[in-house]
Amino acid sequence: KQLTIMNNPPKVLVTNPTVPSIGIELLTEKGCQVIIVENESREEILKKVKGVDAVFWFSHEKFSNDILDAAGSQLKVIGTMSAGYNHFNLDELKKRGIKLGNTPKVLNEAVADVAILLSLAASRRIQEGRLAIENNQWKNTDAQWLLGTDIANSTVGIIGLGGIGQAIAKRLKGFDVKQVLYTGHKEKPEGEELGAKFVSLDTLNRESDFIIVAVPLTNETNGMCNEDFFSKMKKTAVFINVSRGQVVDQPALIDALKNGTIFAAGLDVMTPEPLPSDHEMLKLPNLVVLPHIGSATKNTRDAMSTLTAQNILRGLGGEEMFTPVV
Ligand SMILES: O=C(O)[C@H](O)CO
Repeated sequence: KQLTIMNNPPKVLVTNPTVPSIGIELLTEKGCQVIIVENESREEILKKVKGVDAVFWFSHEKFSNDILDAAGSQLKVIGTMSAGYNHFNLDELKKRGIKLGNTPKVLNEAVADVAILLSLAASRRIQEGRLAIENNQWKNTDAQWLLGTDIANSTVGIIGLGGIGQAIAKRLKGFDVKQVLYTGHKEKPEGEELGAKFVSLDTLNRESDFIIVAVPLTNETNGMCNEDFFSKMKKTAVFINVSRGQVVDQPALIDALKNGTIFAAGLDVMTPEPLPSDHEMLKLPNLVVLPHIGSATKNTRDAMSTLTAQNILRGLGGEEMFTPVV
């Protein structure tokens, strides 16, 4: 259905000045008037959103109703430069007839790389080793010092075999793992192609040497990795999260790491983000933390910016977005 554009040229608000220029240039080339939020403040967004036809969103902040109200009823298109869309209220967007597009697929490889990076870093005790150097505790005459666990011949369990989960499974082939397990709503043909075995969460939990979480944040996955979850893992197992911090009951993970319920963990996502520099998680020797850099490569962020702009242009033109959410 053709959308009625109120403004000519259509106005697009870009909520962050650091968005790669390739997407912004595409919008301008195609005749949009781009308005950029310079300091990312809520006040500036609320002020500048008034009267725009589309919003290009790059922020982990909630996209709340006050932004929709401030924009006005002509706002019909939103592109979020992220694969995750848990910061949107989809029912509200549907009610107001607003289309939302996200950027899945283009970041699968980059995020999968970080999942592997964290798996190796946590199992090989990178954080503990680094701290030992800094504290003059390098025990190079101790043959038992800093012994890690092997990824070769291990069982790796992937929770969520979507695009990112599949890219992780593909990479694992290069590490000579014994077996890849996965769980999710249903068995997937891609699982068979990748040689991954569909199992229940409980089986995955008990049998895996590495557990990698790659699910979107939903009501169902919120707090899924809790005390019960960690208690079922092997004591020697490694836990990795590249999805959203809220999927993990973080105090339960901290306890599991402190008590030796599990061997180690690696997180690209956590609560809150940014993590305060004095947070207790940064003091745990068996935890590797990254500042949510899963999709942070030059090529990936350029691709995300381009896809967001393309979705917005298609939305403004009344066409189906390349990667629509609603
Ligand atoms: O959802 C995503 O795209 C990543 O977490 C980066 O925001």
